[in-house]
Amino acid sequence: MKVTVVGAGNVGATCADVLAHKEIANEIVLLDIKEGFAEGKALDIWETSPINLYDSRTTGSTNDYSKTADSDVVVITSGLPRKPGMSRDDLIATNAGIVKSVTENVIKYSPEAKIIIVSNPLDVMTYCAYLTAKVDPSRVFGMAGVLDTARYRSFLAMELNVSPKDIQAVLMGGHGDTMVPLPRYTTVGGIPVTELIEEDKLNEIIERTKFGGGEIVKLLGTSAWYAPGAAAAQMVEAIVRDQKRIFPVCAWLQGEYGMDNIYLGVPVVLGKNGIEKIIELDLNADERALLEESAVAVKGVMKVLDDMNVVS
Ligand SMILES: NC(=O)c1ccc[n+]([C@@H]2O[C@H](COP(=O)([O-])OP(=O)(O)OC[C@H]3O[C@@H](n4cnc5c(N)ncnc54)[C@H](O)[C@@H]3O)[C@@H](O)[C@H]2O)c1
Ligand SMILES: O=C(O)C[C@H](O)C(=O)O
Repeated sequence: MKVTVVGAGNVGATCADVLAHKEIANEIVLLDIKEGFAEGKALDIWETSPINLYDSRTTGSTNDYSKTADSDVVVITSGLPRKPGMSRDDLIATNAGIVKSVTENVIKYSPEAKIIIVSNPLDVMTYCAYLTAKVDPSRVFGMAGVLDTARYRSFLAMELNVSPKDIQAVLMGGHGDTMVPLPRYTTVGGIPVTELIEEDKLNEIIERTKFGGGEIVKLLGTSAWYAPGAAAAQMVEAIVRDQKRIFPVCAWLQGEYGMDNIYLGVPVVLGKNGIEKIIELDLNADERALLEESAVAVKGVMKVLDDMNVVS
C-alpha cells in the first residue's frame, strides 16, 4: 500500500511517522513545497526504523507529484496553522488556494486515491478538495471527529481516572466551536457516562472539548500536531486494512440528517472504499438543534469559499 502525506510540517510529519512506525503502509511519501523539507523529515523518520524495528519506507519530495503516483490514500495537511487570537476560519484565504492546487496534483497522479483533508478550516477545505477533485464524495473526506472525540475521551479518562481505551464516544458537527459532543452516546466500559459523572462536570468537559484546539494554540503559539497526526493515521489504517471502523468523519451529506450539500462531521463506516456508509443516529430535539446550529456555521464559511471563486 502506498500513502502520500502532503505537507511535511508538524501534522504531516507526525502522521507519516505514525504510519511508518505502525507499518500501516509499506510505502509512505511525504511532500512539501519547501525545498528539501520533506526529504529531511522523511530521512529522519526512516532513520528511526532500526530503533523502532519496522520496515515501512518513508521518502520525501519537494513538490514533485510524480513521486506520489498511484497512492492508495493521500492525506492533505498543507496550509497555515492558526496563531493565538485567530479562528480556524481566518485561514480560509490562504489555505483554499493551497488545498485547491494540491488536490489538482494529487488527483492527476493518483486518480483512484481516497483523500483525507486535515487543513483548516476543515469542513470547508474538505468541500474545496471535493469541488476540485470532482470524484465521488465517498473518496474525499475530512479528519476532525477522530481528533475531537480523542480529546473528549482523554478528558473523561482523566476525570474518571480510568483507561481511555474503555471510553467510546460520538461527536458530530463542524470542526469548530459549534461541534456537538453527544453524552447520550458516550459510554465507559459499556456504562452510560451519565451514570458515572455529575452533569456539571460533564458539561465542563464538553466545553473544554469544543475549545480543545484553541487550548493548545494558546499554550504553544501554533496548533496541535501529535493527536491530529495520529488521528489522520488512524483513518488511513481503517482504509488500507479495510477495517470498517466507525469514526466521526467530515462527510458530504445528501439528505442524511435532513441536510443537503454540506460537509459535516457524522459517524461513518470507513473501509477500503473510503466512506462506505453514513450512520444516521436518532437524535433528540436538543441534539438536532445543536447539529443544525453547527451546520449553519459551516454553511456560512462554505459560502465564503463559493464567493471567493477559487474553485470553478
Ligand atoms: N483537522 C484538524 O483537526 C487539524 C488539526 C491540526 C492542524 N490542522 C491544520 O493542518 C494544517 C497544517 O498544520 P501544521 O501544524 O502541520 O502546519 P505547519 O506549518 O507545521 O505545516 C504546514 C506545511 O504545509 C506546507 N505547505 C504550504 N503550502 C504548500 C503547498 N502548496 N504544497 C505542499 N506543502 C505546502 C508548508 O511548507 C508546511 O511545511 C493547518 O491548516 C492546521 O490548521 C487541522
Ligand atoms: O485548533 C486548530 O487550529 C488546529 C486543529 O483544528 C485542532 O483542533 O487542533
